[in-house]
Amino acid sequence: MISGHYQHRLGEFQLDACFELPATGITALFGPSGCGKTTLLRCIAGLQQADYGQFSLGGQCWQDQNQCMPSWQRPIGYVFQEAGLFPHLSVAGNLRYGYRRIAVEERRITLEEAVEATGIGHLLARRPAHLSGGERQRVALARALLTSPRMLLCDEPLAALDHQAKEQLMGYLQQVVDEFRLPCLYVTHAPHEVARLASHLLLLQQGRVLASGVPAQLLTRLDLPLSQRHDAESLLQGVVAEQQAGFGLSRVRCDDIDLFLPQLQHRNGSPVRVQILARDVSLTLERPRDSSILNILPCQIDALHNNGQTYALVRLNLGSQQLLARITQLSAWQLALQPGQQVFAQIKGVALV
Ligand SMILES: Nc1ncnc2c1ncn2[C@@H]1O[C@H](COP(=O)(O)OP(=O)(O)OP(=O)(O)O)[C@@H](O)[C@H]1O
Repeated sequence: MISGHYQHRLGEFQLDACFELPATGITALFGPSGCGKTTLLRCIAGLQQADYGQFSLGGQCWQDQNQCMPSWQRPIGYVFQEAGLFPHLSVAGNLRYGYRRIAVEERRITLEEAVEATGIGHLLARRPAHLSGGERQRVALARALLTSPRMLLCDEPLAALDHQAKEQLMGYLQQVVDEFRLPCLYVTHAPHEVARLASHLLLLQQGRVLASGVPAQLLTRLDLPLSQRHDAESLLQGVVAEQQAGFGLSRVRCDDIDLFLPQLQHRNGSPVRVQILARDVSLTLERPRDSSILNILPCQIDALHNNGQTYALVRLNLGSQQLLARITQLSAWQLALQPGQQVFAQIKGVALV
């Protein structure tokens, strides 16, 4: 378990964040610009001296009223938006620079393991100026691993990268977290990164923790600002059940419901996470016939939220999972939608994350 509480005033801004997080997987720190994500990360790293601070990881106290471990002693690997590599050293030189500073008996991840896990073996002789942005971030990740950390802190590590490099780095980060069993706190603005990476979500607002929990549950909570966004989404857990190569489709089983997706590379039986935008879900009272939409799912209305403007949000029970639909208020009124009612969700777009 990771637990902490930080209070700190910066000008007009007051951080007062108290949290308990799992000490495994990736926890996304998510919230609007200026809500205190970076400040909280800096407090945890010991880079910001908080007015009040308490932090422990796996029962080991880093900071409380009586003690405060200096930042250089905290076993963390930090990956920032910019890689911050030494320009005059090769990639290998950059990696060795930090590695040598870790006492031999404290080294838990070898140079070879870090290079392998981040796929940078072919880049070792190059200078940072001769790397792409994504490659530089992979070197920064390897360098962070070589400090043999107990936890990774990532502050928008993908912000400066293009789409392809983002996808690639997310793959490496997930692999590193799994392989070395490193908990990771990951600051992001991007819902797609939350959907793709996070096993836990800490929502911040104006310096405070608004909610903490499993992403699939928080994303569909109608009382949280996530569901009010234009890109509100649901995440479903499924298993690849069948490849329909002739049609270029894969069938994914979510509880006892089938979803069809553009053909996946995954083997049958692989667990997958499926992302569905609320605005891509429409509702009907009868099962539509002769529709071109492939994914038409029977569900039950769990809750409705009407914000008094154009759209209504409808949370649907789909087996043990939940799906969000954003429809117009007029449609909700015309169909007389009520909690408990059986409806059919027509899903226009389904993406794998
Ligand atoms: N040195 C400072 N003096 C005064 N206010 C500061 C200082 N540093 C940060 N702040 C304020 O503290 C608040 C939190 O900043 P922080 O960078 O932690 O937010 P954030 O959620 O990471 O934002 P973003 O997503 O835009 O990076 C902001 O309102 C910011 O203006």
